[in-house]
Amino acid sequence: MTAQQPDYPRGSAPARLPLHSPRCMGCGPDNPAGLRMRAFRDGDEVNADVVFDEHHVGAPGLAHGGAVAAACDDLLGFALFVAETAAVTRSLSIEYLAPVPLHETHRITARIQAQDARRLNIAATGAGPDGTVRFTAEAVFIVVSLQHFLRHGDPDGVWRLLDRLTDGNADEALRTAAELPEHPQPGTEEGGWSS
Ligand SMILES: CCCCC/C=C\C/C=C\C/C=C\C/C=C\CCCC(=O)SCCNC(=O)CCNC(=O)[C@H](O)C(C)(C)COP(=O)(O)OP(=O)(O)OC[C@H]1O[C@@H](n2cnc3c(N)ncnc32)[C@H](O)[C@@H]1OP(=O)(O)O
Repeated sequence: MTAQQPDYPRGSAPARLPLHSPRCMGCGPDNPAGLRMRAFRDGDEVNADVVFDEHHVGAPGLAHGGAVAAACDDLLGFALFVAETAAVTRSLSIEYLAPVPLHETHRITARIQAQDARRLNIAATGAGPDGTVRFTAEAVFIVVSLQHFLRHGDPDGVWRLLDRLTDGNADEALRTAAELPEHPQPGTEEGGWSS
């Protein structure tokens, strides 16, 4: 069985957020071993439902702690749409409060706690079907510019992501980014999505 996350099943009309990439382990629909999370923004919060399956086993019948951490990391990354800046995970800490059974829907909700210069503190909770919190996550993300992803990652993949985020204006966004430092200051023109 392959993880196929449900459409947004509860709550009020939140906005679906664009995926990181089609093969992203957290939110890519084209990664057969991925979590296939669909992330939504609801005010200052982001959330996604995740169902761990046979690809994510730790102890028999239970999700692997690394898979739980991956789900949290990916959703924490979606909180960057609230901060309106690009950033990467520098540290991630998970509290495993209760076992996480396979095939149950867990709602992960994340929110930015604080921002200080290039540091963003982002926290998440993961609740089982009855609303009981089974895991929590705390992370420090560090603001980077597009140059970070162009220099260290796959430039074609970055172009495709940008094209989706800018409604087909990736070339213009990348021309601008080429003139920017890799480590911009948040709150400046360089620190925002347009960088
Ligand atoms: C969400 C969509 C984004 C779309 C953006 C558009 C296009 C981008 C394209 C693709 C991206 C798509 C999706 C990605 C989004 C989410 C996926 C989930 C998240 C991840 O999966 S992401 C992968 C894992 N991640 C990494 O691959 C990072 C590897 N790493 C590095 O690349 C460097 O490590 C870096 C750049 C992080 C920093 O390096 P650096 O040299 O620039 O900075 P330095 O080390 O000096 O630290 C700077 C300041 O942070 C303070 N600081 C450091 N650590 C701290 C801590 N733990 N607590 C408190 N403060 C801390 C220092 O004290 C200093 O503070 P100060 O400036 O005040 O001195």
